Amino acid sequence: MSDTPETTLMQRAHAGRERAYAPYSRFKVGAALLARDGQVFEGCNIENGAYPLCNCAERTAIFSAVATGLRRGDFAALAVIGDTPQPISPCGACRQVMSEFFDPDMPVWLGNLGGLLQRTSVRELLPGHFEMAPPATD
Ligand SMILES: O=c1ccn([C@H]2C[C@H](O)[C@@H](CO)O2)c(=O)[nH]1
Ligand SMILES: [Zn+2]
Repeated sequence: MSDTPETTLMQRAHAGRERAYAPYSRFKVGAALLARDGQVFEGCNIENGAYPLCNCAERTAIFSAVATGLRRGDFAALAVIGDTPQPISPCGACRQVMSEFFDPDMPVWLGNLGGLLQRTSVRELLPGHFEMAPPATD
């Protein structure tokens, strides 16, 4: 891999994927969320014997960052990686969660183990996303 900001972030997503807990699907996914202050939050999917409780890598990374106090406007880029023929495509739940915290044009990098890399954004991933518009103080 060449050394660009997005490939560096994708390498962090790959590192996150190593920690996936996916004994049911055996489908490991990793994510890495770059904050504007330079922090990187790695995520992995975390499954559960009660299948609907499985949490995707993307939401693990976002929730980890939010749990440390980061909010909308604090994020710079997300990378996601999975073992898919094409760059991995986030599920609908993750697209909605991304839309809560990411600026519509923030880069979302989707990749696969073969090195394919695709740039997208919340604007492209979820047009017409649901929005409550919470008060700025929240
Ligand atoms: O973008 C995706 C797609 C799927 N998964 C997880 C959920 C589940 O644990 C497994 C199979 O769907 O992969 C993610 O983490 N991210
Ligand atoms: Zn998801």
